[in-house]
Amino acid sequence: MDIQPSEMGLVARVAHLSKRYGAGDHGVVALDDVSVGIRRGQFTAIMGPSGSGKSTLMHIMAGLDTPSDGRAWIGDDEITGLGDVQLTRIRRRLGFVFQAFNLVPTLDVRGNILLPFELGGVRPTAEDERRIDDVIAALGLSERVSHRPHELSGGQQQRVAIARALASNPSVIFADEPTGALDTRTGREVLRLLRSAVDSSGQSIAMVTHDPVAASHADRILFLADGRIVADQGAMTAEQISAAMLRLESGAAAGAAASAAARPVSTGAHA
Ligand SMILES: Nc1ncnc2c1ncn2[C@@H]1O[C@H](COP(=O)(O)OP(=O)(O)OP(=O)(O)O)[C@@H](O)[C@H]1O
Repeated sequence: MDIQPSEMGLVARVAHLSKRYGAGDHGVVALDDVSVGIRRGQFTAIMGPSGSGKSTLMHIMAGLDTPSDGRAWIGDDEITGLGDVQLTRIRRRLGFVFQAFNLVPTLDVRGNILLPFELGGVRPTAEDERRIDDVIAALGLSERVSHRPHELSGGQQQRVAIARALASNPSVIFADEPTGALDTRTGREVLRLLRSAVDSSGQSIAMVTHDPVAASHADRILFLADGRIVADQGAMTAEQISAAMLRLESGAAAGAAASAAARPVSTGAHA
């Protein structure tokens, strides 16, 4: 019998994943035989040049898109081939933070944070309420619970999106360029909040980013180039990440990120 992803300490996993758009000469290979797992209790950054397949990988991992080939799991549940109803149920176990915040304009802060419960037809338990109050306080939103999104700054709106993602105690949070629409200082605050969710409550996070400073908050960095994972590294400084990205963008894909980081590529870590 196969070893389950959870036994490998993984909250999400893909194996031999490929994604092609279109066919023939006009076809694009967005992902090419990618196998990787997201580890429990870690902050994982997914980096790579524009068009390298980062968003496609994250969207397939999170059940928001389907692969052309290969398999994907959330926890021990294989999501490849599931229908919409089952996928929706599995996605409720996940948290999402997007560049564009994706808040509902007609709901106040508390309403937005409780939205996953509303959509799932689930009444928050006393424990859920306690956790939500703690998250609201920790994210500095206590004074804002009855404000609507248009009454908040971009940084505050992203904090609401993070609070919403944390509210349901998800097995993993998928974040796609969460600081992309924020100024530098506000972006750093958001990254510190994500980091502290990992450090204080063992949250697992997978974050797509272009920003070397954002990726320097991660425990692990996966580098993609041309739809493949070309390096799998532990924590790196922003300078090391910038150097690795420069080398990738200049086309020296395989091993480039590793040599910039002055560490061996740990391909064995791919689960
Ligand atoms: N719906 C689609 N139809 C056709 N091609 C697509 C589609 N979505 C993505 N692609 C192509 O797949 C490749 C990977 O795209 P993806 O968005 O995953 O890259 P990315 O690394 O996230 O890029 P960026 O950093 O610019 O957002 C690109 O060449 C892109 O043009």
